[in-house]
Amino acid sequence: MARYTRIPGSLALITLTNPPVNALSVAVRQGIIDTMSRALSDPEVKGVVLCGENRKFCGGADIREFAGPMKGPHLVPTFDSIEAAEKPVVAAIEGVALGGGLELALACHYRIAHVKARLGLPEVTLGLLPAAGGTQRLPRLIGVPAALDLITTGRHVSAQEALKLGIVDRVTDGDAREVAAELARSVSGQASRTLPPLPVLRVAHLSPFRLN
Ligand SMILES: CCC/C=C/C(=O)SCCNC(=O)CCNC(=O)[C@H](O)C(C)(C)COP(=O)([O-])OP(=O)([O-])OC[C@H]1O[C@@H](n2cnc3c(N)ncnc32)[C@H](O)[C@@H]1OP(=O)([O-])[O-]
Repeated sequence: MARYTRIPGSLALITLTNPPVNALSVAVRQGIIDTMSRALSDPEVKGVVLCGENRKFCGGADIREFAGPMKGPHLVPTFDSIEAAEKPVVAAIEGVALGGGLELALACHYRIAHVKARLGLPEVTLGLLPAAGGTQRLPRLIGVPAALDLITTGRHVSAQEALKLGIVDRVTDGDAREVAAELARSVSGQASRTLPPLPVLRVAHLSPFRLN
């Protein structure tokens, strides 16, 4: 599920609630869609902060659901609806943002990480690809070589490394939700930030081509 709360500064706080790591179960995916729609349709709400309960942002797809066919909304349209939001959405990353959890954060317009947070795309260790936007959004954010490193090794990075790579906008040793709310307030009313296009790759003996 996802809990919806109004917080000062004309903001909505959306909290993923699926212990132990707020994985993206069918109820969480539906909860994100419902709460985002509520925030976007309320003219009093100028921005959104997205976080996970118990200071764990999100451990990714819910591996407890892997045994059966996927039900309910898929990850891709769920994340696309966040990216398309006309109000700024800021991810407050505490604990972990792994797999689909990082892909969720990448769909947000800004990312704040707690200094002890760990981020990564470990799908490869499960024989999967980060196919919920990770293979597209991460290279647009940090460039192809750095994104390929994270996607093909599945390694986790610290908040400081994520900052250096450009995955997150700011690192805090305080309450990431507070810092995210501050940022959301400061950019409310502005056009939502978009990711740069993928770089054009030039390969010897081939015409330039664009990845999309
Ligand atoms: C198109 C597809 C795109 C997306 C693909 C994906 O996201 S693929 C997924 C990508 N994500 C990953 O590969 C993340 C894999 N997980 C990890 O790396 C670690 O569990 C951790 C770093 C999240 C926490 O480490 P830690 O040493 O602090 O703790 P711990 O390890 O002891 O686990 C604690 C409890 O959490 C549970 N649980 C954990 N993850 C999930 C989950 N996704 N779901 C459900 N449950 C999960 C775990 O079973 C355990 O439950 P128990 O036994 O208490 O009932």
